[in-house]
Amino acid sequence: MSRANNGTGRPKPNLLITGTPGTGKSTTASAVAQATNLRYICIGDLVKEKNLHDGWDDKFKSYIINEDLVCDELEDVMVGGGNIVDYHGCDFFPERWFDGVVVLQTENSILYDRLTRRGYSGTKLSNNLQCEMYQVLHEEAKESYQEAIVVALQSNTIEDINRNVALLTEKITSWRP
Ligand SMILES: Nc1ncnc2c1ncn2[C@@H]1O[C@H](COP(=O)(O)OP(=O)(O)O)[C@@H](O)[C@H]1O
Repeated sequence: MSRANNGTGRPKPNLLITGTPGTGKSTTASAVAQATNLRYICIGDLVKEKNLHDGWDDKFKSYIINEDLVCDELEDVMVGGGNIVDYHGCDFFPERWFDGVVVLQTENSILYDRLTRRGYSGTKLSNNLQCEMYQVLHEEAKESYQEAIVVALQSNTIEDINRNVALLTEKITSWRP
């Protein structure tokens, strides 16, 4: 995590963990939040709990997120700092919110197994595998944030998770405003 984007006066950093569904965002983000005492925010859960959506998309079997409602809902808490945000998208958040952006990446055969275990099939499965194959989230992150604060981490194995959690925990605990 770089300080390039700092100067906001936040006492604690905000971190975004993004990546294709199944790459390990919630596993990693919740472990880092627990280790650092930061607040874990799963955008998918928040959208459901607070109805921050424009209905259900039957084709993709997911809620149609209302990005403006999500940003309004989170503005105050993000300005206060100390948040780890988990979402499979990153271009609609205000750039000023984040001090670090992590893109988790998983080999396609491993991701295929994880997503089929989760019950994904058909268009939803193939769209997500393509998303990972073409590194859509990494490109989106690099276009939306200063490259200095964007890091891509492999998330294929349990060892990867342990290493990623340790790395991010160290970055957060050594971060100074
Ligand atoms: N690096 C990894 N190694 C092994 N299993 C993983 C890894 N990352 C995630 N998983 C497993 O894959 C599934 C999806 O992980 P999850 O954290 O829910 O992903 P996401 O939040 O990105 O959709 C879970 O069962 C999780 O335990």
